[in-house]
Amino acid sequence: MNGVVEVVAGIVWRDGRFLAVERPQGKPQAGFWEFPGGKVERGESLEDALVRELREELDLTPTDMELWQEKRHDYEHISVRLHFFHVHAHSGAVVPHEGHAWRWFVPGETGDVPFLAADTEIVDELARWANAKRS
Ligand SMILES: Nc1nc2c([nH]c(=O)n2[C@@H]2O[C@H](COP(=O)(O)OP(=O)(O)OP(=O)(O)O)[C@@H](O)[C@H]2O)c(=O)[nH]1
Repeated sequence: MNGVVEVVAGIVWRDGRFLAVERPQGKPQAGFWEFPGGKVERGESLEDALVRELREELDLTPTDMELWQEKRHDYEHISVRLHFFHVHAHSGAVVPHEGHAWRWFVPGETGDVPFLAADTEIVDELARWANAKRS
């Protein structure tokens, strides 16, 4: 194991829904859903990494982003420190350059879609937060 890998993940919002993507075949944990993002490159800021990853993956450019939560997670094959951002605004429409399936989810209505282990808590938190806002 080579230490902890820094990863950015964007919770992209549109009309009260958030975007999630399915990890494509050929990647570790293929078939699990996650927030778009990826590994931070050497010398890169978190914001720059997020903008680069969202452009590469989906052709989206975040224009208003806010760091929300950071958490460490140890998988069998990798340890990651995840930096979750809320992306309140973006330009572009989704074009999945890397073969991702993608969906906009209403918080609390993700059904039995399997999210990565580190993300399930986040998905639950978004549901609680949306519930609290409604009541
Ligand atoms: N992109 C992303 N990765 C996540 C999330 N949650 C989570 O645990 N991860 C983990 O963080 C790591 C990110 O790696 P990645 O494979 O997406 O990154 P990448 O595209 O830059 O990598 P690569 O070029 O080596 O394939 C994976 O081990 C993944 O399991 C998430 O919400 N989004």
